[in-house]
Amino acid sequence: MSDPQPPASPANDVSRDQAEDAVRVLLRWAGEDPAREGLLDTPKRVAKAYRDWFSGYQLDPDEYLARTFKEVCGYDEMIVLRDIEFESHCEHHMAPIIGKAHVGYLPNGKVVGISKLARVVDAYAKRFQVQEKMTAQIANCIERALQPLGVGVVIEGAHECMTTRGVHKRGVSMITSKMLGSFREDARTRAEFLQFIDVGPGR
Ligand SMILES: Nc1nc2c(ncn2[C@@H]2O[C@H](COP(=O)(O)OP(=O)(O)OP(=O)(O)O)[C@@H](O)[C@H]2O)c(=O)[nH]1
Ligand SMILES: [Zn+2]
Repeated sequence: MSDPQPPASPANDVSRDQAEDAVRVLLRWAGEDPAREGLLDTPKRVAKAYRDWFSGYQLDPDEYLARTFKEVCGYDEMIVLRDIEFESHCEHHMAPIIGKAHVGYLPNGKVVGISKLARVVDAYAKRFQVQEKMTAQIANCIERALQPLGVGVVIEGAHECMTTRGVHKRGVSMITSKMLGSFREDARTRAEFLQFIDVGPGR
């Protein structure tokens, strides 16, 4: 099942000045004086940081997978990229989610350059996210582009909305997975993938 593609660049009628004004309002809401010398350039810096943290809205993940290689010496075994570090933000609190993604697929005649899988992870991570949604988006994107025999995506994320505020639980990892095709239907394929990525703090 493929999810509707979010637009590469959502309609955005907010000016840079308006964004900086919004930061000043939040500074005041926090109890600060935005006119204080140390904070004068902060709205500008935050607007610039947003362009970095949320650069995913300007990226089209499908484009990264458009260039495929048909012949890689007849390779038809599982390909896995594990420990892809990512930085994202939760859409509920706008707080960081820091973690690792593990991506695998069983090719069906088409493979991609491995860096492209990490680029797909980043293109979805650098948006406001829910971890379950991001996991499914990455898997669906790979399935759409490569039509492989199967895809597996496992994400481990630490949510700062749970560590620095709210319930204040440190060291908690959220683990999500999305398995498609043979990764979902064939227990041996799934087991091979899980063995390759060996998720968990013990490894
Ligand atoms: N399932 C899921 N939940 C998330 C994710 N990121 C944050 N959350 C949770 O979203 C929930 C939002 O709950 P609310 O009760 O609306 O917000 P809140 O009052 O700030 O909740 P607390 O965090 O418990 O203080 C919280 O339980 C968060 O832990 C995510 O990626 N997936
Ligand atoms: Zn949150």
